[in-house]
Amino acid sequence: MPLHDLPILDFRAADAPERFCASLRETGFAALVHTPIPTALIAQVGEEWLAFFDSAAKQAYAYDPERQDGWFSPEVSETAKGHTRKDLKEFFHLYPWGRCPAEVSDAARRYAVLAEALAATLLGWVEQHSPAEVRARYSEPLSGMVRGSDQTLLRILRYPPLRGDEPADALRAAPHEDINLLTVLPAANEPGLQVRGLDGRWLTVPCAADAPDAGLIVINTGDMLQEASGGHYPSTTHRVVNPTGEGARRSRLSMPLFLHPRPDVRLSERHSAGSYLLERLRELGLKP
Ligand SMILES: O=C(O)CCC(=O)C(=O)O
Ligand SMILES: [Fe+2]
Repeated sequence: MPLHDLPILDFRAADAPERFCASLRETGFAALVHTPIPTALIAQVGEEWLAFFDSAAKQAYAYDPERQDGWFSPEVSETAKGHTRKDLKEFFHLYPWGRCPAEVSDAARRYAVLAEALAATLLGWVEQHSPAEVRARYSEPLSGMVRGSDQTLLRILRYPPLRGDEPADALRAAPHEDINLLTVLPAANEPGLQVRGLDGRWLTVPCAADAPDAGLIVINTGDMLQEASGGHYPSTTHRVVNPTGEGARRSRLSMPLFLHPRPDVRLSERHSAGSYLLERLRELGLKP
């Protein structure tokens, strides 16, 4: 009996595109192994950034509210839409044009390039498996929406060990939906990620220990793809729950890449990608 609730799909299989899209349709999430992203690179990024978060050097990279790059301290963090408690996390937003700490190597940037290429391939799968009436809604091919975009970002996230004095209702990540088209998330080093299925039940998303050495990568649909597809691909609510026992003493590191279209892309009659993002960042308290 697996300890998680999602099928783990082999990226190399002939039926991977079809099964991948079916999984996105059913839960908003899909889990892939044996993608082109080297496991060793992911591990290297994890090690370097855990050390960075453990150091005082991060203080020099406080996030820029205008550009949205840099280090978001636990005090800034994020308050999920509709919630009042801040999440128990800190993170760094790495853009291709933004700041990258001198204390880490270029591994994260190399990883981001590969993750973006993977996301573009998967977006092609999503497009191929969209029924004609859904495809007709896309203002341009999905893969074209991200071409030349400078909005895609790598978020390197660290959930610190719990001290025991956290507010009772604070979570590592409160239930939320992602804003972007697709999110590429290499399986975290620790469990905790859950997604609310369409029937309302919380499902456990696999983590690295569920597929050792297979380079497990989790993908999920964001609100922009839900908007562009008229709901054909649902953007589902997910959260990161707090660990108990031994796990509470460990940090959890994860590094989602949020694939964003160019700001001028029309997602629907109501929204361009730019207007949509601005509205959502304001709701998160990250933009004045
Ligand atoms: O840390 C995780 O596993 C998920 C993070 C997440 O959902 C987010 O940052 O949007
Ligand atoms: Fe998320």
